[in-house]
Amino acid sequence: MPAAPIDALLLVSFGGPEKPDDVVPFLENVTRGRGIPRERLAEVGQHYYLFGGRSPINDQCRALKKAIEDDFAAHDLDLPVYWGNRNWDPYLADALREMRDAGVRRAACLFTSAYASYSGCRQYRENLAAALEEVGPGAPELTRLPHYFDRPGFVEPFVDGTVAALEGLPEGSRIVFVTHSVPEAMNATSGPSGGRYVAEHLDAAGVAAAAANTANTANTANTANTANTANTANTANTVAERRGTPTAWDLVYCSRSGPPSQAWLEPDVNDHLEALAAQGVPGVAVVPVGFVSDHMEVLYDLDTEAKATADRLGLAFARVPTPGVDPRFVGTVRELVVERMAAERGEAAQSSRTGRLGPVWADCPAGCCPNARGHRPAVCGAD
Ligand SMILES: CC1=C(CCC(=O)O)c2cc3nc(cc4[nH]c(cc5[nH]c(cc1n2)c(C)c5CCC(=O)O)c(CCC(=O)O)c4C)C(CCC(=O)O)=C3C
Ligand SMILES: [Fe+2]
Repeated sequence: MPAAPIDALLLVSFGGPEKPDDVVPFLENVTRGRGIPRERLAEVGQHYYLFGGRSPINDQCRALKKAIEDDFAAHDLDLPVYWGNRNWDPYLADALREMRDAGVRRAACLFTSAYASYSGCRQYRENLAAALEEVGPGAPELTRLPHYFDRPGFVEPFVDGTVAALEGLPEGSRIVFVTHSVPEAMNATSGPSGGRYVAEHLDAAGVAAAAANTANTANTANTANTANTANTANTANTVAERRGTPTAWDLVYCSRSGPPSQAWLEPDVNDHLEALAAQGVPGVAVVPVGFVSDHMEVLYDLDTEAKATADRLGLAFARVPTPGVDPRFVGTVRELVVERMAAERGEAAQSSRTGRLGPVWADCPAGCCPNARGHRPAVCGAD
C-alpha cells in the first residue's frame, strides 16, 4: 500500500526546564536509565540555576517553528508545523495528539540534531515509537528527514560567524569547532557502518574552515581593505591571504558526562585551550558546530566555562553563533521537506550539499546507531 502523502512537519527536540522547579524533574527525565552519576546531575543542575532555572531551548524551538511557518507561507508550501520534545513539555505524545485531532495522517520529522548518533537520532526514534504507543489508534504515521550537517544552509551561518570572529582576533588565532562529547562506543557504532558521528563533524568542520579561509572579505568594513576595490575578485581579500596563512582548526568536545570509567570523545574544549595557550596561540574562534541553537550547552559549557578558561590563559575568545533561525537554515528545512515530497512523487529531487561524505539517508537502515542498553522499538527505520 503506498504511504499517505506528507501532510505535516513535526519538529522533534530535546526540551529544557523553564523555571527552577522544573530543573530536577527535567534532569530525571533526561537521565532515566542512562547511568549518570549523582554528582554530575547536581553539577548540571547548577548550570541551569545559574541561568534562573530556565533553559533557552524551548523558546528557541518556538522561534524556529514560527520561522519555518513563515518561510513555508512565503513559499506557498501549505504544511502545518508541530513541535514536541523528548524530555519536557510539550512532549512528543502531546504533539501527536494535537496532530491526530487536526486530521494529520503522515508527518515528516525533523530532529534538532544535524548528526547521526544514538542520542541525536535513534533515541528520538525510540521516543517517537513510545509516544505513538501512548497515543494509540489514529496517531499519524511518521517518517524522518535526513540529517543536515552537509547542507549549505546549516554550514554557511557558521562560516559567516567564523569570518566575523577572526576579524576581531589576533594573527595566529585558531578555529576551535566544538560538539557534544558522547561515549567512544556510541561514536564507534553511529550510522549504518560506525564512526559516523565524528566523520560527519569532521566533514562539516572541514567544509566550514575551508570556506572561512577562502571567504572574500572585500565587502566587510575592515580598514585593511579600503584601498582595494570592493566587489572585485581580488584574491588578496580572502581571510587566509589577509592573515598570511590559512587559519588552522580542530574538532574538540564539551559536556562530557557518564561515569569516569567510561571513555568519551576527547579532547575536552578546556584541555584543548590549555594546549593551544601552551603553544603560544593568542586567540580562538569557538564554533559550536554540533549544535543547532544557543541552548544551555552553548551558554554554560562554552560561553561560561570555556570562556573562563580562555580568560585565565590570556587567550582572546570569540564564540560564533549557531544557525538558530538564520533564514538559510530555515530554508534548508523547507528544502529537506520539498525534496522528500518530490522524491515520493517519483520526481528527481535536486539536493544542494557540501562535504565529501557519502549520501545521507532518510529513514534509517537496520542496525543504525544501536542502543547500547538493548533494543527498544523505534520508528522511521528498518528496525
Ligand atoms: C549527542 C548529544 C546532543 C546533540 C544532539 C541533540 O541535540 O540531541 C545532546 C544535546 C543536548 N543535551 C542536552 C542536555 C543534557 N544532556 C545530558 C546528557 C547526555 N547528552 C548526550 C549526548 C547529546 N546531547 C549524552 C550521551 C548524555 C549522557 C546521558 C545519555 O546517554 O543520555 C544531560 C544530563 C546531564 C549530563 O550528564 O550532562 C543533559 C541535561 C540538551 C538541552 C540543553 C538545554 O537545556 O538547553 C541538548 C540540546
Ligand atoms: Fe546532552
